Amino acid sequence: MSDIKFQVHDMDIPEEPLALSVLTGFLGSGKTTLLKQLLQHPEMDETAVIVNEFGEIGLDHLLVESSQEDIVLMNSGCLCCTVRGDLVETIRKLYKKRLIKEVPAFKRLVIETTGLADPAPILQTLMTDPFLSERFRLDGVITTVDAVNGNSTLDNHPESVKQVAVADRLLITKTDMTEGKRDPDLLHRIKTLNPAAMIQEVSFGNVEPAVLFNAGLYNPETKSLDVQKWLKAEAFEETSHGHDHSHSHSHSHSHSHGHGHDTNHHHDVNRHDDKIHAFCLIHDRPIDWDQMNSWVDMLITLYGNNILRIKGILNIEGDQNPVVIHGVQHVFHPPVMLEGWPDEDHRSKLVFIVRDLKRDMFDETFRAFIKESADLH
Ligand SMILES: Nc1nc2c(ncn2[C@@H]2O[C@H](COP(=O)(O)OP(=O)(O)OP(=O)(O)O)[C@@H](O)[C@H]2O)c(=O)[nH]1
Repeated sequence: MSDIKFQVHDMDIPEEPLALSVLTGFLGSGKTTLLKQLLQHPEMDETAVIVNEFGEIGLDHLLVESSQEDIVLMNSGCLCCTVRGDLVETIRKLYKKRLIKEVPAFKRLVIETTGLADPAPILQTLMTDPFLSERFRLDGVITTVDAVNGNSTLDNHPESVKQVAVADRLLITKTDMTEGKRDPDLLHRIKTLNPAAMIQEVSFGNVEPAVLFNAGLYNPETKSLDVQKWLKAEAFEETSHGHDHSHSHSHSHSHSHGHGHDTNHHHDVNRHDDKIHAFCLIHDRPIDWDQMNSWVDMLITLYGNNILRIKGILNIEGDQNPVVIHGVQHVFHPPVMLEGWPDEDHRSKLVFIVRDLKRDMFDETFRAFIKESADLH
């Protein structure tokens, strides 16, 4: 065992888990430009950033108070750190340095992925690592999409489609370059891939940090769980009937089909985003917890690789208060029991973003696993 050099009273132990945001987006889509701009804001002064290749980040003019190994402290107060090898190891090391006050007590960590990264395994790792999942809470995924090249990138690179699909915040970058001739398909396309993410246009990374952060279930300002803002089930209800042509109409529902129907949509079956479906399942009656667990277990065992995100609020039989669930691929956060329902709508709602899976399979297996489920919408 290593020497214990520090006593507990020498340590700065955070009172609550630190916010963690993942910044992703295809090669050249403007992640570094955004980061560079963001780090100029005073609100970012308790932020640590981990980037893949530090050499790329042109932060020189913001630099440098001190530099130790691969960690750089900028005079704005932010920390920048390179990943040399394992991401989890880098985060652990940074956290430990914070603990023993070798680096300032940052409250937020932003990880910039490489442009080619598939973000789902990264999220999965961050959620499953026992050390990290206790000490950090995943605040959200920020994805940059290039206003000029975005469409062709989505056509040609499946990982860029995934980057859009798992985002909580989507930034359409380089809008200064479109000269008023915006590609009308791009916005529609990313909204269809990910109906709930907030979308904002930016040029040269010019955006307020507040727009990008606090995207998670926990709202640090109110110190409460803001499930409606996080789930945004209504966004899925609006779009899912419009674009999911595989959707079976065998069960009745009362939603309007008038809005969101997809007249502009490309019908090239080879498009990667045609493989991605976003939809919301709604169930009117309380659900048996064990049956729900078996259904989710079955889904993640058989189809985990293709389940990019599940979020849900559940009305569980025998519980007055709702339970919130959140999963990425094979991994689920521990369910959270809320202190009450956010409004008078006490139906269970589950939103899914999936790849190569049909909504019908979810409808049918839900019926098979959950008794009395004829009123699934
Ligand atoms: N005109 C214009 N150029 C931009 C904008 N954002 C980024 N760029 C340029 O686009 C190029 C790529 O931007 P980066 O910020 O390096 O993109 P990145 O996503 O970090 O790229 P990788 O690290 O290669 O994945 C650079 O030359 C930037 O100067 C913008 O809003 N407008």
